[in-house]
Amino acid sequence: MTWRSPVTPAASPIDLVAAEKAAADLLRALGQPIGSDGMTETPRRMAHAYAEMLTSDSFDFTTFANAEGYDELVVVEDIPVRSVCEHHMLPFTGVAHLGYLPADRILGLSKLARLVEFYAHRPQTQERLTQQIAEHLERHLTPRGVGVVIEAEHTCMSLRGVRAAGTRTVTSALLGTLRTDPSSRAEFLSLTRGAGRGGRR
Ligand SMILES: Nc1nc2c(ncn2[C@@H]2O[C@H](COP(=O)(O)OP(=O)(O)OP(=O)(O)O)[C@@H](O)[C@H]2O)c(=O)[nH]1
Ligand SMILES: [Zn+2]
Repeated sequence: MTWRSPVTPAASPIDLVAAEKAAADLLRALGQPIGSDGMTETPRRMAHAYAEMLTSDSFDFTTFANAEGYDELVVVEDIPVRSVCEHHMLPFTGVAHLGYLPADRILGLSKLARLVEFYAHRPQTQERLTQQIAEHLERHLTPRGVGVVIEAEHTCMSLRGVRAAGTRTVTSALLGTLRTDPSSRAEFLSLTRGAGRGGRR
């Protein structure tokens, strides 16, 4: 049996005309030559670029009966993460590793990547993004356990400010059995450790 529960964003609509005007005002205030040849279209491009990074697409959270009673970990590694830090509105990028221990239902595999996209396309902190993905899986799939690890580089920290290029921030959220049972927890963390850096491959 297939269950499809629609996941839809709750954000307010984006006003591209107002965003383009605001981008032109910002560039002007920053002393940039927006009348120059190469920059006449820049406010429009900025508005569209941010609109794209801040728009989540709706999708169906499709689950199936766990007919075979599969009871081991399901892990998808190296899901791309593209988000925007809420403090500077600068991008942070990296990878997410998602896993769960099934109970009655299993999830369409692509939905793990869609979930990351969905929660990433809004102003975020890496900690909140990690928790929101884990809580969504727990609430809508009701598995025995959930694990989420995100490794990302924040351009607000690498391109400006402290300019610590190459630093990676690692966050994790473990729920249910993956939090409470030491061997499940260790298995999930060892499966995801080194992914994304080619460390294990
Ligand atoms: N916890 C957390 N902090 C973040 C994240 N993204 C950015 N930050 C931090 O948010 C903080 C904002 O600090 P502020 O002192 O208010 O801003 P700032 O003067 O621009 O700070 P600097 O980046 O140190 O120059 C910085 O330390 C950022 O590194 C995130 O996802 N999680
Ligand atoms: Zn930032």
